[in-house]
Amino acid sequence: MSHGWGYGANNGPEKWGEDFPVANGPRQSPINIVPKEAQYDSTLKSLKLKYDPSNANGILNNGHSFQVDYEDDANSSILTGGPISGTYRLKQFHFHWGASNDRGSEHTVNGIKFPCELHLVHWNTKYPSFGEAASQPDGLAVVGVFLKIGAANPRLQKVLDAFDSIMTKGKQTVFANFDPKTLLPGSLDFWTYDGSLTTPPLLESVSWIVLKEPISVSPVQMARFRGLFFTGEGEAPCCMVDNYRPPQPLKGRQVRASFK
Ligand SMILES: O=C1NC(=O)[C@@H](c2ccccc2)S1
Ligand SMILES: [Zn+2]
Repeated sequence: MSHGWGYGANNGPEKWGEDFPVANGPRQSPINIVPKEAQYDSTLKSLKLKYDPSNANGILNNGHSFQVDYEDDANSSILTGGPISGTYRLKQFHFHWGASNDRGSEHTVNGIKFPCELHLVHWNTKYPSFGEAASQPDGLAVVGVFLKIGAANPRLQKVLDAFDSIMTKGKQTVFANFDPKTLLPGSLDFWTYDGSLTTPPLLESVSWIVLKEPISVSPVQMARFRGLFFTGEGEAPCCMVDNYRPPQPLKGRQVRASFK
């Protein structure tokens, strides 16, 4: 790919291996989760998410998705428990979604695609920074949450209301006082496996924690995600849709379940 990576025919997931050979590595993400093949592991601890809403620090259209960034210079918004040991700090959350409601998630369940998937990205505080952690096999932990078409989700409203200020690549605006815990479903039952970033550089540093229970999103709310643009202001507009990597080979990995 002579130009930057993206999700188009010429720079999309099928081409990423040209610049990022780890794309064909042994622990790539996402994957198709087959619940019947996941092994219940009674030693998995319950997930502990403790977030300080005041750590929210802006919302940005990064040209691939949009992300809400968090202050991560203290252990005030952290993930512990689950499959991980130690303390992981929340760095940002973002979403992946489709051009229509039949696709959009990165992980699939029994081959089923959801219209959208939320990722909460955390890094291991045994390393000095996110950048350092991202290159370590136990450096990152991402909590994935499926969004399923249903009733409008009032918890998404504050995020949706910021979209008018971040329509094009590089635009950012203030986004303060938001607790991402409000985006989580009632159950914290999860599947977990060792994987990677789902975008370049595709580093194999992620402990994936995918929640079994989806949260709801309405068709109207999904249409608003699709109103964002991959492209920058003044460029030929390209709608921000289908910003998901398809499932990758499991290559012998075990998927564990925190529930029976
Ligand atoms: O879960 C993931 N989703 C993404 O877009 C990837 C990523 C890449 C860099 C930073 C944060 C996240 S990893
Ligand atoms: Zn993601």
